[in-house]
Amino acid sequence: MSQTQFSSTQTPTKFSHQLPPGPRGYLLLSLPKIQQDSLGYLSQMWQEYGNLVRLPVVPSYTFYLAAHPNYVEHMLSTHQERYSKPDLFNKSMSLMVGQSILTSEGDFWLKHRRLMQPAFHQKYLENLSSVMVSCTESLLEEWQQKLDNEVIDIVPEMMRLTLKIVGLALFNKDISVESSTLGQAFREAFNYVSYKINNVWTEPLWIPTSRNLRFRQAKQILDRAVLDIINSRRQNPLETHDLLSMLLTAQDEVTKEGMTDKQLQDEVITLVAAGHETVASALSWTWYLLGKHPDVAANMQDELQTILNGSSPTIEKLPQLAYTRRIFDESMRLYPPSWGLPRVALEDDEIQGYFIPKGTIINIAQFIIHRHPEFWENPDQFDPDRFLPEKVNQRPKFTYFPFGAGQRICIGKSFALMEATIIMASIFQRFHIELVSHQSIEPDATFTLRPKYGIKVKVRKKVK
Ligand code: HEM
Repeated sequence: MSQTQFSSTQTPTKFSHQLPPGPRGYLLLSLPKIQQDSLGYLSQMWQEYGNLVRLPVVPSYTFYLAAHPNYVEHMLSTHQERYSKPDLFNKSMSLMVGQSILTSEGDFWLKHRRLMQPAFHQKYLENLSSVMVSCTESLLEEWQQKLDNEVIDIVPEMMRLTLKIVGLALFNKDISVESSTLGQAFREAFNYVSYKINNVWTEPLWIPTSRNLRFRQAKQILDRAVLDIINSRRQNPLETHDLLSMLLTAQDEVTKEGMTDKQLQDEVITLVAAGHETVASALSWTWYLLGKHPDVAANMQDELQTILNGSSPTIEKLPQLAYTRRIFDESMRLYPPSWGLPRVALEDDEIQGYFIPKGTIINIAQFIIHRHPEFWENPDQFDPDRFLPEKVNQRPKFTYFPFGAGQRICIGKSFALMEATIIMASIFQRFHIELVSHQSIEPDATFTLRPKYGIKVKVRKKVK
């Protein structure tokens, strides 16, 4: 699958009109089968046709698969103004989160990105590290009381933990407890949006199916509860350093305008949605990989012993947990939570001699690029040392992009990396996480790349 010369900086004056290769005929009738195993299908297409594949669904709807770092650079960085997120993504997602930084484009997006960026600055995030440590420690207390030596599914445990952290970090409320109606509403709404994104044809929301009714009720609860939090915070500003307090006072540098309550509501819901399932999926895969690779787990244990020696991770110590961090990086290479980034071409374009007509939907296939044999030796092998600085410097920049790239790069990247390192270090110092043998582990490409049947582990307290 060799690549011909590619220049991403040239602006094409005349398009070649040569379409990329791909299967003959339309995919319409095969869609249900493809949706059952989209990763398998896309990987097969890439193997058969190469790094850019044309997949016509119906005459007016064509889909491209892009699986090379040069395409990432072109679409997400050097020519990002020619691409946006497609309607299918923005509309489905906005059913839950409204018009927000995640689902908007153009001036609205830029204004909100500028308003929100300071809240994610390292110096403010550092205040949140103690929340992350104490949430993880209270989970471990629970494990010790109720689950020591028990077999559990680690995926919902990680979801619960990251939901708790994001709720406390954002607005100082624990929404992870079973009794939290807000937490339940989030889960309901989230499942609905995943269903919408993963199915091209679904019943419109106005039809009163039980799925639609459940979603509408959940959305009402979400909106009401988040608005109540905003109102009460406006009336009694707290001396807290949570993200909401930053967003409430954020002002545009030029116009001095802030966000309306409705906009704040949408952004808060967005941050909970974007900020917990991603981290939880990545951590779940990390426990799986550590369970499969005792040698790596032993190295991690040594690092934690040397740097932390049983104490809780602190913000000052995090940079020294370099091996732990490399494990997380490598885990997101093999199992990237955002497995394929969706884009639509806003104008006719050309990449590597291939024509991309305006309106084409493109899946930038992170999960294929992260294992592309041109850039990764033994790509399926788990090896955290691929992320030693000298090795990272040898690879082209866009071979690894778990947080996206360009102007839409994840705003929560530093939050997520800090959170993951703290959780990994805190859990691993106190508990053995042993994989249960003979279980079927399969990635499921829904909203994030989740383990389809969960990951069963036995949690066992470490003896000091
Ligand atoms: C391991 C964890 C995470 C991963 C892998 C991840 C991945 C991503 C990716 C790939 C994008 C870009 C999507 C695109 O360009 O189509 C993105 C955007 C975004 N992420 Fe994350 N994310 C993570 C954690 C978080 C956290 C913790 C938060 C917030 C607390 C967050 C909030 C957002 C938001 C608001 C956007 C939209 C940014 C914009 O369009 O300007 N993410 N994320």
